[in-house]
Amino acid sequence: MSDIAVSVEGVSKTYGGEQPVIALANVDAQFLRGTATAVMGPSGSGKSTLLHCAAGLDRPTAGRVRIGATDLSSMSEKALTKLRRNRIGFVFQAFNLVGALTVEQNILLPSRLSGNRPDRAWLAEVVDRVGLGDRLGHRPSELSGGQQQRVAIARALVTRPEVIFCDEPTGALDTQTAAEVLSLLRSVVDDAGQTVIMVTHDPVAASYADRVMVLADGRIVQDMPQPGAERIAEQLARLGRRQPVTSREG
Ligand SMILES: Nc1ncnc2c1ncn2[C@@H]1O[C@H](COP(=O)(O)OP(=O)(O)OP(=O)(O)O)[C@@H](O)[C@H]1O
Repeated sequence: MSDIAVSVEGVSKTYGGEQPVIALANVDAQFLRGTATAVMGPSGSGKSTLLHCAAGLDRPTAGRVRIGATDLSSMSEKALTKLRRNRIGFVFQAFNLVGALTVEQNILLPSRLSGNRPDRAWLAEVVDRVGLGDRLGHRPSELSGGQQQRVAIARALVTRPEVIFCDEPTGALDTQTAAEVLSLLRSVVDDAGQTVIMVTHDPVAASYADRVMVLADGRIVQDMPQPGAERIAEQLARLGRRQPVTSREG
């Protein structure tokens, strides 16, 4: 198996309409297995678009995305759905849990949808890892925000995905709870060798990653290995100051 979990090659995304918006402009990025990458940048810089294209939720206008050796460009919608179910995990800011289901049923939902028998031993390990052993029969509304996000992480892990894509995973959490969720994601990378790609606005959240990629106007403008939160904040502030000039040039 190659060391590259996700490869984005010359990816552009233009949203149509009378005044087309170039959300991504010829982006090249490779994400190594067993690493966490934070994707940052000002609002509208293309972070979610990059995440959605890399995860096969959206199709690029040009270029190619590969998950492992699999090229997504020529896949049918049905095949893409199957690939997302079997090989990719998602964690969103809004948790996206099903309120009528228990914690255990929520965690097992992706396996049920793929028609796979749940692997009980692996479920027990995942539940143990996220610290939810005594909450399996509860409904999401009976849990705190941090606990709900841990359910979402367990749900993402249970199918043993190759990559976990996170969109603002700590956006709805207080600082302490966010730190717990980020430590959990970190341990998923360090202990289980998973690959995490996370969009975040928060320099502290990004400092948990091995690498911070910064987008501006649909392009990667910074690619920093293990910067601390201070350096990240500094670079973002610099970008904020530079922005009016960039858009004039663009
Ligand atoms: N469905 C769409 N139709 C038209 N334009 C879109 C669509 N989705 C995104 N865009 C535009 O593409 C650009 C990139 O959007 P994207 O959501 O990827 O940015 P972002 O960096 O994730 O922003 P934020 O931090 O605010 O979530 C923006 O200019 C946005 O307005």
